[in-house]
Amino acid sequence: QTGSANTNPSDSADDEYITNVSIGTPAQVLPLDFDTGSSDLWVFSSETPKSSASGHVTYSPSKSSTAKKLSGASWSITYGDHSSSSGDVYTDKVTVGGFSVSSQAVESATKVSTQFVQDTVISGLLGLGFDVGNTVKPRAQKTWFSNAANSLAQPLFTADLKHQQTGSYNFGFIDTTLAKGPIGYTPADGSEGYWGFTATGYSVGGAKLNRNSITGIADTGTTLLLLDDDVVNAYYNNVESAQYDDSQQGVVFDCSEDLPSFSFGVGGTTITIPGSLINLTPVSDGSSTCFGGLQSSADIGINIFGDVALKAALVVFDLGNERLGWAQK
Ligand SMILES: CC(C)C[C@H](NC(=O)C[C@H](O)[C@H](CC1CCCCC1)NC(=O)CC[C@H](O)[C@H](Cc1ccccc1)NC(=O)OC(C)(C)C)C(=O)O
Repeated sequence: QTGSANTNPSDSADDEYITNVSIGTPAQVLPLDFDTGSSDLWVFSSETPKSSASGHVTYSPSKSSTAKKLSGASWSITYGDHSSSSGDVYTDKVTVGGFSVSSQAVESATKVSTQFVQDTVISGLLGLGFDVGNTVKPRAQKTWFSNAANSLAQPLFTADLKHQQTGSYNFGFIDTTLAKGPIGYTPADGSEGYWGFTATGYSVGGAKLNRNSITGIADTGTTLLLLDDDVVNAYYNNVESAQYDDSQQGVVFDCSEDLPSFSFGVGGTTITIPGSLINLTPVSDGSSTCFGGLQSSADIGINIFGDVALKAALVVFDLGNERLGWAQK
């Protein structure tokens, strides 16, 4: 068995990717942010304060004949961008891309931080990280993919995120027609809950790859490509107008700049991010100053291959073989 779900950029900056998920009986369809950087499936619900839930699609367990309260269970999560949410837990049928898990932990939000209140395009997150990262207490719950894995044709999923176009999350199979190049595989480290891996080197503007390895995570829930300062500087030294903008908290440059590509080696293959994908968005509507898709990871302490990098590739998250596959798109 397999599943295939379309995913769409949330806005003109590809800030987030939205995928519809069916929960309960009859199905309640919620737009969720699929996040390989976390391991909780949580939703805005009938238990979320009305003022916070305004503008959001919500899940009502009381309207689902298959919902069951997971008594005594609670959850609380804080993300890298300091957003947070918490609540209690139900189990219910959850269908993604036509594949159903009959008893999935659905974490219902009784509290959400301001960022989530304002982000009305999503009704929650579907974590695709490793189960060790799940925050439910007293007993951690499994992710939707972890519950699905044994019944899928293969215990893997792929992410095909695109710039301003519809992409896909496929479960249980690899559609190699989505890629232009071969899939390079490298071991994945799931010990922290993330999909950790090591790139073997990098280059700017199509030069030969150096041998400076980069260890980081493949994270569909992070918008940017966040790398060490020496890599970021090596890149922006090639961009005439690039400068750090305190108010934007990142490197900005003239939108008219012809940006160089950024390449990294992984699993014996090379992934090249075209310069166009590194021009993320004008700093404000109509501005001729643009915000960089490549920024420093210095204040995070971990390198993150977020959506800016993932958009250049078909990425295989292979749980069965504890490995990540990257193919040029
Ligand atoms: C709880 C742990 C087990 C896991 C947890 N994981 C993470 O924090 C990484 C994870 O991928 C989280 C998942 C995101 C949380 C916030 C909502 C969207 C998903 N990523 C993050 O926390 C990183 C935050 C994202 O990069 C935001 C997302 C965003 C975009 C637009 C509007 C609002 C929010 N982008 C964002 O800020 O984009 C700009 C800079 C261009 C504005 C952790 O590391 O603590």
